[in-house]
Amino acid sequence: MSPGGYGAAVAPGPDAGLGTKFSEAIKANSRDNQLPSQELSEDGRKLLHALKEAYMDTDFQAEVHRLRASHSADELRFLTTLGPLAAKVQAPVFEQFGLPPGQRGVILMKMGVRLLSMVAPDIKELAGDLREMLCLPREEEDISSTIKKAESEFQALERKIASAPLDVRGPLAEAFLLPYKASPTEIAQAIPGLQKRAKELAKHHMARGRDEIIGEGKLLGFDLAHASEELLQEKVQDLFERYLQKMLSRVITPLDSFTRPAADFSCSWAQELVSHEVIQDLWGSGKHFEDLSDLSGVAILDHTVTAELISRARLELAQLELAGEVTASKDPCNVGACSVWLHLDSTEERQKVPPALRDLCDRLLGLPDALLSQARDESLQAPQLRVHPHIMAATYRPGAEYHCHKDSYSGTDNQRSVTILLYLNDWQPGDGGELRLFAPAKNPAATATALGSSGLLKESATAPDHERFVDLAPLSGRIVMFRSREVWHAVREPRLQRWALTLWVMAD
Ligand SMILES: O=C(O)CCC(=O)C(=O)O
Ligand SMILES: [Fe+2]
Repeated sequence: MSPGGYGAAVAPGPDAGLGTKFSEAIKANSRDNQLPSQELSEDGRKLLHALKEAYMDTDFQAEVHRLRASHSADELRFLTTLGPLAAKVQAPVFEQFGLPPGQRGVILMKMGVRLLSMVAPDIKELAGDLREMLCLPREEEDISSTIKKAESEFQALERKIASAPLDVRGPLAEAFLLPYKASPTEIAQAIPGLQKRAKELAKHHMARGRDEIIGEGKLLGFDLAHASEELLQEKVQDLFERYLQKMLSRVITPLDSFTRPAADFSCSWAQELVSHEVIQDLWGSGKHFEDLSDLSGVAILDHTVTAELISRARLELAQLELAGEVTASKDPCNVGACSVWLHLDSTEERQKVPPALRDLCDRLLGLPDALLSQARDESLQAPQLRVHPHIMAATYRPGAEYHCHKDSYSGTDNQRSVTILLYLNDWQPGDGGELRLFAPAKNPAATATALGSSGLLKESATAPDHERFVDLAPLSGRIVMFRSREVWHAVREPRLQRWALTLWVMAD
């Protein structure tokens, strides 16, 4: 132990009453510019060393780092939760050195340190070390600039919310229990409570019982059938948190900022493919499935590309897989599926996509414009499609499947409007991996608690009818298009590896 005995229990002793000494030194400095004494510097040094030792506690350090990581984007939240946590560790040290407890002690210490730094630069360094141990920048920002930063972040959020159309921000407001027409300020004020709201929603759903939560087309898959209550609560909460986050980013990310007009991707192959039947099946009165006449919004096209082009694309996909570029899905709803995103925005990005796949992607990217022009020719009301030129290549092996879901829940979580799939498999009966399309439930209120009918989206709640479905084989060259916000679907487990390309076409 060093001569000063820092860290030891020294009360009462030379270090007691630092609060009073700091106050007096601060007064003397502001009254007649008097600098603090060497003796006071020594006392301050001892205080900071004692705090350093206290902050080194491994549990405390772990907790501080956990807080920092979980509030990485929310400075204010981090600071307000850090305060009480640090206070616990500071309390015995403050008491030992005769500083007042809590926030008063912190302020006095900070003022004292600022004063002492004028005569002893090592004190400034020491204070910097301490701030680093609290995951704070070494130099303290003055409080008014922290407040200003928080205010301007709030105003930016408010502005973004205000520029979203009412039918986009209304559902977000309702998800936070505000009226549909709540003001952007009210919505912005509710956002910091996102985690709490997710917790409430999770509790509400948990109260309905496990059977309402776990199962085909429900919130969680069968793999969690035997999970503990705590784990289930955690998973459901996580699901709602992600869902609310998605809703928020949907509101604050204008569609135009990351998509391009469909016409930019026009291609003759697609124009030839999209017929009267296709457009009627997707958006009009066409019913593709005779025995499931209430399953609408689905169009199917077969033999759209040559087997040769598809086999080249499959080889390229196998190479991407070998190179480790095809990674596992993080979504608990499609366990085991793996995918790679093919980005086709810039010339640079396009060059990175292997040629056969690029050819297929360009064809798919031409479909939205073809759909729009056909709809125009038939004077059919169609959504204002926009293209985000990113295509997902996904593969399912035995053991992988995708539970019943919709690709967008009424457009509140993302802007997907039409899902376009192209299958790349030499499929034989018995190979599995079918795309299962469900008819809508006749009485939605009585059926599943899947996210779309969770109460978050009451105005457009639909549910799948698990008894009435059609299975589509993922045949080589088959294109399936469907309305992302309406069609409930699932991928059945395959017996052989199965590949598909997916383009999600966006609209507000
Ligand atoms: O690959 C399929 O058939 C459909 C996959 C799917 O539903 C999805 O990725 O959302
Ligand atoms: Fe899907």
